[in-house]
Amino acid sequence: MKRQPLRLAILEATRILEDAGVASPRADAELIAAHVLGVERGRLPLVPLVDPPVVEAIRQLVVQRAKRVPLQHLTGWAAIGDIAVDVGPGVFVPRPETELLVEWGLKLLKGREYPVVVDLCTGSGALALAVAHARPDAVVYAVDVDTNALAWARHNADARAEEGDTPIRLYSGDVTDPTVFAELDGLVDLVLCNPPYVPQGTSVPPEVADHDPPQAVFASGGGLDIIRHVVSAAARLLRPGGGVAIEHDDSHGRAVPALLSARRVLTDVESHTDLAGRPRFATALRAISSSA
Ligand SMILES: C[S@@+](CC[C@H](N)C(=O)[O-])C[C@H]1O[C@@H](n2cnc3c(N)ncnc32)[C@H](O)[C@@H]1O
Repeated sequence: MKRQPLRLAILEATRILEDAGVASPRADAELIAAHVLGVERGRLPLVPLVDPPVVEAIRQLVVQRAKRVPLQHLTGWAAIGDIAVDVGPGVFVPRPETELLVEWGLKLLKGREYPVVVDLCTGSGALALAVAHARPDAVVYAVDVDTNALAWARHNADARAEEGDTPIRLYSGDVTDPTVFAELDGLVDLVLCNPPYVPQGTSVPPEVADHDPPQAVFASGGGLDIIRHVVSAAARLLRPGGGVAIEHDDSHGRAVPALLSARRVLTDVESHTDLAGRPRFATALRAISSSA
């Protein structure tokens, strides 16, 4: 069996993915090759030649990716902050831009000991687990309404706990329920939420349309209905000086800050952009003054 240059296998994979309309063909080809070889992407140049079974394994995954199966369903994991969570059919794949909420939240928590953190709409558990990893002293609560998502979150939470992270407290619940986490009212330092927010009827790429659960992606009310409830929950849950970060559609760069500003107890409302410069999440703090 003749060994082949990995470079050529990656070039062929890139061409196939480009023809299939994949957004980042070269990156995906390299990530697939790295996954098959069990190395980090940056170390691929150290692997000049590969055996034919490796080339075949890469090709098979490339065929799947060309059918627009998400890369993370093929590799089985997605990165969030300093950890990875397992993902697959039945759960939303965490996106790189959502890390920005974690970064904002961790900055807010600096200097606070034993903070209480709530992840509303947790999906795979990504945000909750990334915070629990970075802040072992935090008490992290997470909730989702979907049993499939919760099964993935439970699996990921168990895996992170086995790695030594502080276990998170995972619940089945509906964020539109005005009593969700009512026992934490006024006690929470940080609320993070990446809710379903894409306006119904919006056209989305096949990776999303065919593989992300619809209830994780789309929301009624032009995409704002769940967010309205999350704003109410945050206003109720946060302790004075606590903060909330809510991810939103890039068309909601004004609407979500306006929803936050409409709450008397929330101040310092800010709009934040993602890595591509699009409005992506909004934050607010719970007023410290008792007269607010
Ligand atoms: C966009 S996904 C985000 C998942 C995860 N936070 C992330 O960033 O990867 C939205 C999640 O919200 C959940 N969800 C939708 N409606 C909900 C509701 N009313 N109450 C609680 N969770 C809900 C979905 O099941 C899905 O897991």
